[in-house]
Amino acid sequence: MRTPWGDSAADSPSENAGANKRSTYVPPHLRNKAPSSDPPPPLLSTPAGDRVGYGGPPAAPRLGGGSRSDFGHSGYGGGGGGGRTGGGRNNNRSGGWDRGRPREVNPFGNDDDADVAFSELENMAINFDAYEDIPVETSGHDVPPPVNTFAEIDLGDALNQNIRRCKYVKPTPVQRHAIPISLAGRDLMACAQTGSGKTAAFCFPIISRIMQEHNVHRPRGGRSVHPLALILSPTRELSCQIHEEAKKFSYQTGVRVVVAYGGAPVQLQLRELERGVDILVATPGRLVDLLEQARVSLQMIKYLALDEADRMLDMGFEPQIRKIVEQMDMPPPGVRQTLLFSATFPKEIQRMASDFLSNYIFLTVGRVGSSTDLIVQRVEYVHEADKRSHLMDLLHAQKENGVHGKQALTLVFVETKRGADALEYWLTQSGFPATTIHGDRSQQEREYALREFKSGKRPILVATDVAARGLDIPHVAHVVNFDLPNDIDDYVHRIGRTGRAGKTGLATAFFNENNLSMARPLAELMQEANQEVPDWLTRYASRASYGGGGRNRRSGGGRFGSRDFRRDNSYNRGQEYYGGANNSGYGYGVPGGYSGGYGPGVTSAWD
Ligand SMILES: Nc1ncnc2c1ncn2[C@@H]1O[C@H](COP(=O)(O)OP(=O)(O)OP(=O)(O)O)[C@@H](O)[C@H]1O
Repeated sequence: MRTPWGDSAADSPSENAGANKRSTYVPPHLRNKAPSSDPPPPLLSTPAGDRVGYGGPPAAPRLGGGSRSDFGHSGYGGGGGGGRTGGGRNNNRSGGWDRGRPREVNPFGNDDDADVAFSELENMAINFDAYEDIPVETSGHDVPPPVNTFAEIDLGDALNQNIRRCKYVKPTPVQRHAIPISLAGRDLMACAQTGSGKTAAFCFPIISRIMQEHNVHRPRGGRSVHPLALILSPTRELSCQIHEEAKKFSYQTGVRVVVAYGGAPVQLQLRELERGVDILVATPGRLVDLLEQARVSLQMIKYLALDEADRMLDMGFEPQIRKIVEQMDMPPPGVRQTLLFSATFPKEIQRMASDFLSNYIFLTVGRVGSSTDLIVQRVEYVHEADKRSHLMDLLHAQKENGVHGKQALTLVFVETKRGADALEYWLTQSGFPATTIHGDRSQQEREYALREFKSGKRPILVATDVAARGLDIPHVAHVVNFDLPNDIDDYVHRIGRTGRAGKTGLATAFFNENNLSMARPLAELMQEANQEVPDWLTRYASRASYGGGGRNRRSGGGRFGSRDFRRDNSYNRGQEYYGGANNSGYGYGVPGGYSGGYGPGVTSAWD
C-alpha cells in the first residue's frame, strides 16, 4: 500500500480519524463560530483590516491588452534589486501591512535579463519545438481561447520582466491554454506531460491576479496569517522547488511567497509567515499542523492550486486534503478558484477531485508522439540477483560513451528505503559516487543529497518514489527503474525526471517475474509512445492473466485515459451535461485525427 512520504502528520491516528469523520475537529480560531457553510468575508473593502495596496486594475481578466505599466515593480518595502522602482499605484503600500516585509533578495542574481525583449531571447531559449504539434483537448462550458505569446496575455509588467529573466520566450502548450483559462477566473483540471511547464501555468495567473487585487483587507490582530493563495504539493522537495520558482516569478511584483513543509524548523517558517504572505506553498502535513495551531487561516483564500493533484487525492493524502479544503475555513468552490494539475489523472481521482471544483474546464495537453518522444524508453529483462551487475554495466557503458559526462546525472529508482541505502553504499564502494533520498532520511540529509546530486558531485541519486514527482533537476540524462513501480502512473512520473523542457533523455527499466502485472500497461505505454517494445514483453502483456493485475489505475476508462470523466455515460446519465468536448472547435493547432487510435475523443497527456 502506498503511504504518503512527504509529511509525517498523516500518520497521526487522531488526525486521520478526524479526517474521516468530517467536521469532528474544530480549530481554535473557529470555535464558537458559525459553521463553514457561511460565506467567507468579502475580500475587498472590509473596514479595519490589513491593507494590501497593490493598486492596479480591477480583477477582470486582461486578455489581449497591451502591456501595463501601472502595477509592476512594487517591491517589498524598498527591497533588493532596485527596491521600489515603479511609480505606479501599487507602490502605495506605506500604510499597509507590507511595511514589515523583509527586503527582497534578487533570485536571479547577476544573470538579469529583465530588459531583454522576448524576441532577443530566442537564441538563448529552451527548445520547445518538440511541443509544437501537440494535441490539445478541452471540455467544459465557454472555454477561453488560448494565446500564442506572453505578450498577448498581459500578465503585468513586473511579471513579464521576470518571465524574460527566466528566459521564457513563449508559453508552452499547457501554458498557452491554462493561463487564459485561469485568468478568466475559471476552475481547471489540467493534465499535461511531465516537464512541460505546469508550475508556471498555475503560478503566473495566481501572481498576476493577486497583483491586480487592490485594497484587500485581511483580519488583523490574531495569531493567524491570511494568505490569498494556497499551493499544495505532495513532497517537501517539490514544495521548496515551487517556492523557488514562484519567488522568481513574483520578484518585485509585491506578491510575497512563503513555504511551509515538514521536517524543517517550524519557528523559522512561522517567522517568514508573520512577515507577510500572499501565496503559501505547503505540504499537507505541515499545513494541517499550522491550521490546528491557528497560525494560518484559510478564510481569505481566493486561489487554490494542487500540483500533482492525482497524488494529492490518492488514498495516502486524501483525508488531509479534504480536511484542509473542506473542513477548515477555506471558501467553498465557486467562491475560491481551484486549479488542479498533473501529468496523470485517473478517472476515480477525477471524480473525487470534482468535489473541489465548480463549473470547471478539463484540459489535456499532449499524447504519445509528442513530448514523450523526448524520452527514449528501454525495458530489459533482468533477474533480481543480476540487477546490480546490470546497473554497473549500464553505468560503465555510459562512462565509456561519454554520455555520463561531467554534468550528466543518473537517477535510480528502487522500491524500499533500505534498498536505497544498500544500493547507494554498494555503488559508492564500487567507484560510482552516489547519494540517496528517501523518507527515512532527515530533511537536512535529503536536501544535502539533492544538492550533491544537482551539483554533479555525486552524479547518481538512488531514490524511492519521494523523488518521482515534480522535481525539475537539469541534466538528468538517465532514469533507471531498478525496481519497477506497481503503478504505470508512477512509472510515467519517474521517467519524467528526464526529457524535460525540450531536452531528450533515456529511461531504462529492469523487468522480471516480480513485475508481471506491469507487463501490459508498460507495453501499451511504450507502444503508444512509439518506443520499441521487446517481443518478450509483448508476450507477457498478451497473457490475459497478467494484464489486468497490478495497480493500473487507468483501467475503467480509455487506455492511459486522462479523458474528462464527465464524458462517461454513467456520469451524464440523469444529469445535465456540462457542455461537451472541444477538440477541434477552436482550430487552435489541434492536429486532426489525433484521437484516432483510441476511439472518438479519447486522449490524455500520455496517449
Ligand atoms: N515557457 C517556458 N519556456 C522555457 N522553459 C520553460 C517554460 N515554462 C517552463 N519552463 C521550464 O521547463 C522546465 C519544466 O517545467 P515544470 O517543472 O513546471 O514542469 P512540470 O510540467 O510541472 O513537470 P512535472 O510533471 O514533472 O511536475 C522547468 O525547468 C521550467 O523552468
